[in-house]
Amino acid sequence: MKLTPAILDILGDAISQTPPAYKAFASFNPSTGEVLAYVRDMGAEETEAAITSAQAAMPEWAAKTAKERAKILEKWHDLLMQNQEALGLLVSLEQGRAIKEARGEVAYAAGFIEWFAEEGKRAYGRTIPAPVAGKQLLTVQQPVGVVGAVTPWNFPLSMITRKLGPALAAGCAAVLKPAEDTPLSALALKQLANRAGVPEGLIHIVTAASGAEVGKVLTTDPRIKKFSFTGSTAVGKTLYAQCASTIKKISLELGGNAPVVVFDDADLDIAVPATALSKFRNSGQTCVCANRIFVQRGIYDAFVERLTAEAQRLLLGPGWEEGTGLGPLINQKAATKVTQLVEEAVSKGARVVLGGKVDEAQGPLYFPATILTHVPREARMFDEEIFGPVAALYPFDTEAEGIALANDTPFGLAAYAFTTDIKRGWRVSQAIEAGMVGLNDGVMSTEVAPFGGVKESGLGREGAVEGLEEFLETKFISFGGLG
Ligand SMILES: NC(=O)c1ccc[n+]([C@@H]2O[C@H](COP(=O)([O-])OP(=O)(O)OC[C@H]3O[C@@H](n4cnc5c(N)ncnc54)[C@H](O)[C@@H]3O)[C@@H](O)[C@H]2O)c1
Ligand SMILES: O=C[C@H](O)CS(=O)(=O)O
Repeated sequence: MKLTPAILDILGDAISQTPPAYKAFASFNPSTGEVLAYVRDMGAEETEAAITSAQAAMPEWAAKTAKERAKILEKWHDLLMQNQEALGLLVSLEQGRAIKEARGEVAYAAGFIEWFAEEGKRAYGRTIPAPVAGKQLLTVQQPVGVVGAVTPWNFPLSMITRKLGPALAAGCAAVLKPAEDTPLSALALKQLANRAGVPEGLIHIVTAASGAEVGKVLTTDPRIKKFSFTGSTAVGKTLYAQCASTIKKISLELGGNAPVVVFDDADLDIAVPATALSKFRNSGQTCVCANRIFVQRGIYDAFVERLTAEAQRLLLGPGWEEGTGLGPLINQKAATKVTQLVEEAVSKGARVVLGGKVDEAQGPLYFPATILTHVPREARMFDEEIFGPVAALYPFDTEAEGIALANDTPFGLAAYAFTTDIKRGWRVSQAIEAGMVGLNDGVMSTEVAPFGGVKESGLGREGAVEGLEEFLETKFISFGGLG
């Protein structure tokens, strides 16, 4: 399956379909292993030039009114939705996502642009009653400056617009390095942004086969005033430290280890499909996927049976085929990690109820929906993100035990609880250590609500009102001599 004419029309000269003369790397189709296209392999020099260009472009953009910026962002949103089929297929080809989900990724990404086009008009300051006569006190909101950003492969459009939407709405310019697995999706976003009227030079997509060199510039160049990262906690810690030398404003959207706590009194007609959706969405490759599923003992067997039936309905196949429910994992490193986690859990007593190993007949990246029971606490997958379609189930007895198990992790991004007892629901949602709690809900993500984690899952929030604040600085003005 190749890039279609509609996709090539969007990408234009940002890519090459044959090995180019310039330094380049390939983007692969995980469903087939084929090369999709080649993109520039950039480094420190290109990144520094991009920052120079962004810094030059920002003043004119910041001088526009929020309403003028909103008009251009609204046009960008419209172009994304008008190209939803082509962009959805591109995401499916480049990231392996099941096509029906990939179309949703386009709409999710466009939603951030639409939301922040509006929010940019609400960057309110305020006046403050002065404590002494002859003064007026007020605050104004100003764009933080040139933004540096680094994003992951698993949501190749929305993790970018979740940053560029508020950055541009606030009046900033940006230099962004996408993941090496999904550079085409990032370039397509920029191409359409420029067609919508975002000035050349305001957004730079710096594609690179390895992130370290580009990341070092984005985290240490003093001209970058805000650094925003989405990715693993391990890399986030490295970048956080690198930002210290210039005291950059920073946002970190990092790894998760989401618990699901299903109580005896749960409505299984809600809990089972919601857990399946959370677990198997994007083939289990989301930061908010159910990673540890705790089921109260009284319903454990019934829950295992019903979740297994849900998982069996997920057809494993190439992302672009309409019937596909589970696409391939992103690359061999991912498939090897998931395989090792399952084998290690089984070696410690876990039982495979469904799936459990790569479907070699389809290819090395095709990992089927997998259900594991009797997973021991000491299994690696209790403490590590599985990042694959593997449901690990653990029984528990009391509410206190369920909460303690849920919180037994240094991560705190998403968590889920299922109960029909409203008081229990409120108690548990307050006690669980996470930035986001789904109460009888398996998919929370929306541009209108704040997304982010606590503990080692990150700093700051994206989306919602909070998302714009990450790209603004509050200036306090004390107006004296008015007596
Ligand atoms: N919290 C969230 O909103 C969120 C969203 C999506 C993914 N994630 C997390 O991201 C991880 C999966 O994505 P991934 O595999 O792309 O993560 P990753 O951390 O390996 O890579 C993320 C990005 O960082 C770059 N990178 C890697 N090493 C770098 C370095 N030394 N300097 C600069 N850049 C570097 C990569 O090239 C990529 O662009 C998971 O842990 C997942 O939970 C979190
Ligand atoms: O993987 C991380 C994404 O943020 C998942 S979500 O679609 O935003 O929930």
